[in-house]
Amino acid sequence: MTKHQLFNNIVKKQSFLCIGLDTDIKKIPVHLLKEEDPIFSFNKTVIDVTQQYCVAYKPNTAFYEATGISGLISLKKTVKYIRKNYPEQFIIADAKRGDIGNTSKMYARSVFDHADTDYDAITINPYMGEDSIRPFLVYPNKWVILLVLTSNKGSHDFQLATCSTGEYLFEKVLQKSQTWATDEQMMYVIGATQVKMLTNIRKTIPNHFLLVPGIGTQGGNLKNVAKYGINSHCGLLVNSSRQIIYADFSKKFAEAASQEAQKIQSEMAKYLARYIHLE
Ligand SMILES: O=C(O)c1cc(=O)[nH]c(=O)n1[C@@H]1O[C@H](COP(=O)(O)O)[C@@H](O)[C@H]1O
Repeated sequence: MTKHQLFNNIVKKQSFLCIGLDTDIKKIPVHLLKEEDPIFSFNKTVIDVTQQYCVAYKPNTAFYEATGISGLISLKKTVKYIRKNYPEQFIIADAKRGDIGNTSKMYARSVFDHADTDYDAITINPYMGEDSIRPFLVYPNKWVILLVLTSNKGSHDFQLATCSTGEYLFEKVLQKSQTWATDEQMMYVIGATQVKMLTNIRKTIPNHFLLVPGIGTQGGNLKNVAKYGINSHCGLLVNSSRQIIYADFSKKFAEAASQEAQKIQSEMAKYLARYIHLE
């Protein structure tokens, strides 16, 4: 998917919501455990009732790898289901990869070379440098999303460490990585909890899309993310996982997930109207 297509979907749906499919077998409603593939059944239901409110889904591969081969099968079915039924959705493999070039080539094949799991993007940890990213960039219309300033406390350990030049380490990563690909192929993860940094970040990368996780359960605030992060083509995909998919643990989970997604979408529509002036 191109940047232009993504923006068109945002305008059409009046939403820049990405729903995180962090599906944990221990958290899904018990009545689903009788199903042949409970994880897929849960995802399918959540997708069907939320797809009109979002433009992207982000399955976090850890949740599927955690249950072994059966989890990988559920993941494959989930991605295939989205692609077949809701082809306009942007699908992110939240796999947080990155290794020496020769190994990254294999990681890139694992996400971008299979018709069954037709992802649009992958999250990558950039701290191993350029050769760990390059193999992902040879796929046309596929995106890399670099983890630059994450939402967790540990971001202070290295990303917010000050270099001898006076900049934060994450700022160096932002500067350097822009020479590897354009804003048509690269996005950055900036945690919603790092909103104070957004104004400066936008000075360095005014045009890039940002994937912003951390609203809801982690305490980030959508209003401020929108205020400081939106650019002329939106430039934001704001993720919410637990707040939506575990809005309720009973048989009414689908209704609750749908309501939660709708609530976020209507707030997003307000910000799109406030900050983007379409002709
Ligand atoms: O790359 C990510 O998506 C990510 C980066 C980051 O800095 N913080 C972060 O929470 N995430 C992911 O975003 C999702 C957040 O989930 P919730 O806190 O439940 O909305 C999880 O899948 C995290 O792994």
